[in-house]
Amino acid sequence: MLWQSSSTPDFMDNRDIVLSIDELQVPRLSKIICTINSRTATVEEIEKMIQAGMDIARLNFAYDEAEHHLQAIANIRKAVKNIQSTSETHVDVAIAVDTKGPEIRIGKLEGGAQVTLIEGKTLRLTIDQAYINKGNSSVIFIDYEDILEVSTPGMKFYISSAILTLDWIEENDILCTVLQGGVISSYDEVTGEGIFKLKTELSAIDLSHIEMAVQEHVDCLCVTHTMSQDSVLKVKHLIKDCGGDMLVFAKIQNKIGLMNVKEILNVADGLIVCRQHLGIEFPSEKVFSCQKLVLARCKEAGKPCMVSNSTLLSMVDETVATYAECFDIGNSVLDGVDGLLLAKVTAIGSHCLESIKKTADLCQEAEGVVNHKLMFDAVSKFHVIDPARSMAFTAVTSAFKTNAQAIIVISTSGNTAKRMSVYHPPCPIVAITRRVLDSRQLCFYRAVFPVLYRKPLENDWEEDIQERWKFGVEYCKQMKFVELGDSVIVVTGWKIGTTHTNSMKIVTVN
Ligand SMILES: Nc1ncnc2c1ncn2[C@@H]1O[C@H](COP(=O)(O)OP(=O)(O)OP(=O)(O)O)[C@@H](O)[C@H]1O
Ligand SMILES: CC(=O)C(=O)O
Repeated sequence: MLWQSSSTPDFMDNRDIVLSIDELQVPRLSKIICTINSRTATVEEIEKMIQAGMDIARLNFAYDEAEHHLQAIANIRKAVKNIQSTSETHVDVAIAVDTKGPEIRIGKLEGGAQVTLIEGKTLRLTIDQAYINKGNSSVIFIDYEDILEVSTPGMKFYISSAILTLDWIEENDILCTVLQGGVISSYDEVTGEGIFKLKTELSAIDLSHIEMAVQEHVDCLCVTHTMSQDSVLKVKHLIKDCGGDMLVFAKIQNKIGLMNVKEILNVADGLIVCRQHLGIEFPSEKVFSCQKLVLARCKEAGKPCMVSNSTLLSMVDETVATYAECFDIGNSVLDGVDGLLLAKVTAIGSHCLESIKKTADLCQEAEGVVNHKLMFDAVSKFHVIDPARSMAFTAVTSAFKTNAQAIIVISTSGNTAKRMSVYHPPCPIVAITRRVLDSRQLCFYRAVFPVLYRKPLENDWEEDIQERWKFGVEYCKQMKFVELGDSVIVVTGWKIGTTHTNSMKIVTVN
């Protein structure tokens, strides 16, 4: 396929939109993060999720017990191994862990069942531990002692789709009227404007979860309700102290976090926009602007931006998505987001695999029409082209100019591939690395296809480079990224180790 001609003025490519995805023959470049239900996900189900398009498996530590998460991590690893052993090409899936953070949750509901809250009825929210495991439609435990201090009559609380209004406060309890009914489940989150005032961003539970994630060699930590640079730094120090090396993504989900987004980006590896929570703190008509603002800041900083919440929610129950949901994903990709995070629809939805496939198809459709060159020009303006960036910039520029169908990076750390991803190349970046962790972490970067190279280092560096580059071309053929006669950009280093990537070739596939 001919990538965007550099003179096309339109935002969209002039591709014939009646072409099907198969006819398009373009790989999906945006990433898909799927929430795994640690309690229930089997190896077989996870394998199917990977085959449907999951790039990153997310475990939300706000739910379930440590033993379930350990089992889920083992299951994900087993599923990846099974696929790797049967697939001709390398497949990698990263694991991300989401901290509980300063979230406020209800306790367990009686019998573990769901409860329907009926509009107009009274509901008692209590901090009395006696109710921790026996919530029902009239009294529910809430795990936040300071709730009584931050609450005032008239304040609204949101639990799943139910909305409550606070009437009065009594000793250990808050008496509410159900303004909007809804079904709630055990451990659902409770939100409300100003509710986090007295909360610290990282609890003792989070710290122990982070240690566990390091021990389990998890690839990325997502910091819930990040409000400051300090909390990201604290997490990074803790990871380092525990001997780990994880990416740290900050979740932007309240006003304070949004206000501090620039400073947070100075230290975080990427951001996740949590639209549902932003919709509690802002009127709903402002939430799309919040998403675009966070995305713009990420482009400026050259870091990935993922979008989360309310994505394909109707597919939790229905087999089809609404047109508005399809527009949402398509438009997010057109805007330049790096990935989509599916939560409820993959954690407890009835059509998990269909929802992943739908997301993958929507990403591919949007990538087929987006004007990559406009995006490249816009992003390039943000960055000073220092020596480290210039190789990435040059390779992506050459991919546009030569209509290359892939960029192959022979890499030690994967950093050059990460930098290339920022420039929004129109074609896949195949990153060949020997490092297992780097290979998995590259799953978070738009357009990057990490490929683990298992052969030991040749004595001769030049020979080793050639072997790896041939291996990369073979991978591109197997993945159908290229055909005979296509151009491929190959980027390599001139000597062993990191920071030496400085050579580029344009080769023809034969
Ligand atoms: N084991 C589970 N893991 C994750 N989500 C679960 C699980 N079981 C049920 N769910 C449901 O799936 C949805 C997942 O959404 P998500 O992971 O974004 O949770 P959340 O409560 O909104 O927290 P966060 O603020 O961390 O995003 C929740 O609404 C929850 O009801
Ligand atoms: C609950 C929600 O926002 C989601 O699953 O995306």
